[in-house]
Amino acid sequence: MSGKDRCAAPVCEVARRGDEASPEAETKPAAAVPRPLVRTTHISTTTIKLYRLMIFIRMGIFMLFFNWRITNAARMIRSTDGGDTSKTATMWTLTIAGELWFAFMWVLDQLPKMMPVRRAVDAAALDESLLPTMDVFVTTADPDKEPPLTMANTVLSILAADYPADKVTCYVSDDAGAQMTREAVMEAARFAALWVPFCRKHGIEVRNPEVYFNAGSAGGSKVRVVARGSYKGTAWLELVRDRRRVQREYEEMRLRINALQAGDVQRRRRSLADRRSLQRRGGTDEDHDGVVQALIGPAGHTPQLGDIDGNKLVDLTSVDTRLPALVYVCREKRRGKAHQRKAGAMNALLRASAVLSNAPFILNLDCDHYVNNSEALRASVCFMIEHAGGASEDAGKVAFVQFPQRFDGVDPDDRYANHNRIFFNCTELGLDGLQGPIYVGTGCLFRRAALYGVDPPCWRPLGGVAGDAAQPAKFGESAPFLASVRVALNDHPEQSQHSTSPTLFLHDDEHAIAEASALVSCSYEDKTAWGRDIGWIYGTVTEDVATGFCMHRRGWRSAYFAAAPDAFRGTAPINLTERLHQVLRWAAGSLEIFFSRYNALLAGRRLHPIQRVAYLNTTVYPFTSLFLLVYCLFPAVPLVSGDAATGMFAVPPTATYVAFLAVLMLTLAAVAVLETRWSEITLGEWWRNEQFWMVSATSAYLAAVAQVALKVTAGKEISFKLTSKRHVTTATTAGAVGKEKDRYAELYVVRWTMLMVPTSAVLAVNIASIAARFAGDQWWDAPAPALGAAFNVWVVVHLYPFALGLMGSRSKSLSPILFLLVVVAYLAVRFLCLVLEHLDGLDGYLLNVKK
Ligand SMILES: O=c1ccn([C@@H]2O[C@H](COP(=O)(O)OP(=O)(O)O[C@H]3O[C@H](CO)[C@@H](O)[C@H](O)[C@H]3O)[C@@H](O)[C@H]2O)c(=O)[nH]1
Ligand SMILES: [Mn+2]
Repeated sequence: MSGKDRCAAPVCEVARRGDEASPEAETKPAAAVPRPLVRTTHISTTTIKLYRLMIFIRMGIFMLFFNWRITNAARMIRSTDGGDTSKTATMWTLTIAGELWFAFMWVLDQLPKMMPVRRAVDAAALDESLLPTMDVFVTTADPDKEPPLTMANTVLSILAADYPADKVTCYVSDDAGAQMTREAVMEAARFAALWVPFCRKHGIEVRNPEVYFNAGSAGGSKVRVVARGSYKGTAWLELVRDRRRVQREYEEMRLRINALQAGDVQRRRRSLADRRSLQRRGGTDEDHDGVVQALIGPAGHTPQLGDIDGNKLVDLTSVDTRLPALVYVCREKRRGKAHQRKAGAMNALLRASAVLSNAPFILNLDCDHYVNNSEALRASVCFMIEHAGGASEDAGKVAFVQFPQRFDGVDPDDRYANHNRIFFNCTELGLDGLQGPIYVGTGCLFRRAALYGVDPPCWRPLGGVAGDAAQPAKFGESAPFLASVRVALNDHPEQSQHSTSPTLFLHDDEHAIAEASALVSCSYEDKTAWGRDIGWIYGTVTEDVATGFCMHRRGWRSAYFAAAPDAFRGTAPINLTERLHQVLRWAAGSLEIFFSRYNALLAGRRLHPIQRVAYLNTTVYPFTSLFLLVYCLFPAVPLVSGDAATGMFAVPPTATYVAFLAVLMLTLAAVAVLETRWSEITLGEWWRNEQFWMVSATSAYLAAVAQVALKVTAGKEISFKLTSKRHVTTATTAGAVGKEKDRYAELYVVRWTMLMVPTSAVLAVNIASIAARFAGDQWWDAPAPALGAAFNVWVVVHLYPFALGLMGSRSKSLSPILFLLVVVAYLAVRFLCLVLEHLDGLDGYLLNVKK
């Protein structure tokens, strides 16, 4: 089924990516006979050298600064007389501690970025017959927040991906146990029989039908419809005809799935009145039986050309019509029994798939993350297997290959930094140059053996067979499962032919399905090592970071590949409330890891030193909120006490201090500019990240610290609040303008949450402080008015996106409102000052009256 019979080779630039991405990178002389599958180039341009230098310079300046600051503070404290000494000492200690923390976090953040690499993959050099089998896991948990149509499209994009049909098995995990989800997967399975051959016949790109059919419409993501120029003869006309027919079929499927959803809402409304009907439906999302059902059986090994009668819609006589296998899995859940959220679902899939297909590699996708580049599966495998001796140097050591998360439907300004450019375009590239990127939950190919908690080959005792590890005490009692584990651990997919052996057990249908069902029961993991040393890790809502960490700690490495076009794409929350809750979950999960046995400081020697720094960084960053909040609320002190001399800049800044501040700011800017240069992101994107850092640090991070404090002290568990996924493309017939408006409607919805309180307070205090500086003349007598005002402005510009968020749709006509607000704030403060000024007089007046 490979590229042979495709009329056009439309989009995959995987092979060419490296050359165009880093023109300045050193080009090594062409290797001898076997073409390497993956080429790794250290980005070593002048920019990156300057960048590294600048980081060291700034670290040096920090040292000088703190040296000066501490000696200075000591002198001040000594020179303070009497009872004030302890007050002065406390103030100085707190200030310097805060500054030290900020500097420390900056260093933790920058260190892992200093040795970035880029990867280029030559998927064409891959020997077709050596392609290993692959299991794809898709998780969905709530049909309301995660539309079944989105999930169905993801499944279709996987089934249609460019990979031998007999070597892929797709598993859909339905954590809600919803009839509707199951039926939606069935609909997808039915439509796949037409969609997949259609994609193969015409080399369709993107293979997510919803995205493909809406590619031309307004605001659609940058999807390229196959260009006419690449077609010879009649194929183009045929595509147009086929496309129309397939689209009609798709529309029908879409309507059916949406009808399912509408019907379900009604059913549930009724069932609220009648509890028994709820039970008849097979339980609730927190309490239901386990189900494993093969919806599409395994494909044969020989291509099956379509026949003319078989499908009257499209002529498939020249196309292989085989489909990858598709399995619906719903693990058993019982009330009062911890289900361990996504990690629990993934582990259930890991076991069920072991007795059904037992592929050596597992691709993990969230239900909204579809395959955007049909070559993505092939490309990811290139990092894992060795190829005729000419492999990527450490293919055997790679536990997982992470792809960046890219999103559709984010507003053009990316107001809430959904794209996370710094993380995906800088940090992960840098980590790839060390021990490998951090696992971020989706778009990641795993080595099954690594998930079973064994050491990488290079750390195994000589001659030691990893297969010994398959003990019932760790893996549970199922004999067929243990047998499959032994196979997985002894198999060396990167070296031998074994890996190409297709599904192991799937042909023995009924028996295998029964066994798989037993493996997804909720008591299977009792008294085993699941979630602790095996599989996805429990005990944190960011199971991804912890799971990747466990592998790095054992000495595995990982790889990062930013394919072009993007390998996978998903949706992101563009509503402020939704986004803050997502950031809160990440921050809380990170702190959970910090306070667990997965703390990076406790890891052994196999963890790369800078990798340790990176993990430390990803697990302590929420603490920043404590310092930041104090700093940002400081301007309130003089406002409340009416005493300008108690403010943050109470001590007149010396020339040295101002000079230090200036140099620190300048070097910060220099590092930022150099960083955006080598990573090819824009300064605007960098700035968005900065802004959103302050927004989340004053809101979500703070809440995370509180949640984790409650967990550590009172054992209160942290919940996994699912992120809502919207339909990215809306196939309405409205005009382009109307569509544009609808598309980002979510952005302007204001839903108040407690998380917004501290940030609002910070914003109000700093605006008021600015206004006060203009209003009351006495404020200018404060020791450092200009510095204070600059600080206020600095805070306010950071919180600008947050202010927009609070204003909802009014933010579209913002400037007049903002102006009005400033005027109102000014008048309010002016009035307050007036009242305060005359209070003394008033007191006297009142006294006189009394007399
Ligand atoms: O009990 C649960 C909860 C979640 N999920 C699935 O987990 C995925 C991630 O949920 P989402 O709300 O989309 O999380 P994001 O905010 O997008 O999450 C990022 O960060 C999470 C960790 O906090 C990772 O689990 C995700 O994979 C990663 O995309 C979805 O497919 C869910 O269906 C389950 O299967 N069972
Ligand atoms: Mn998501």
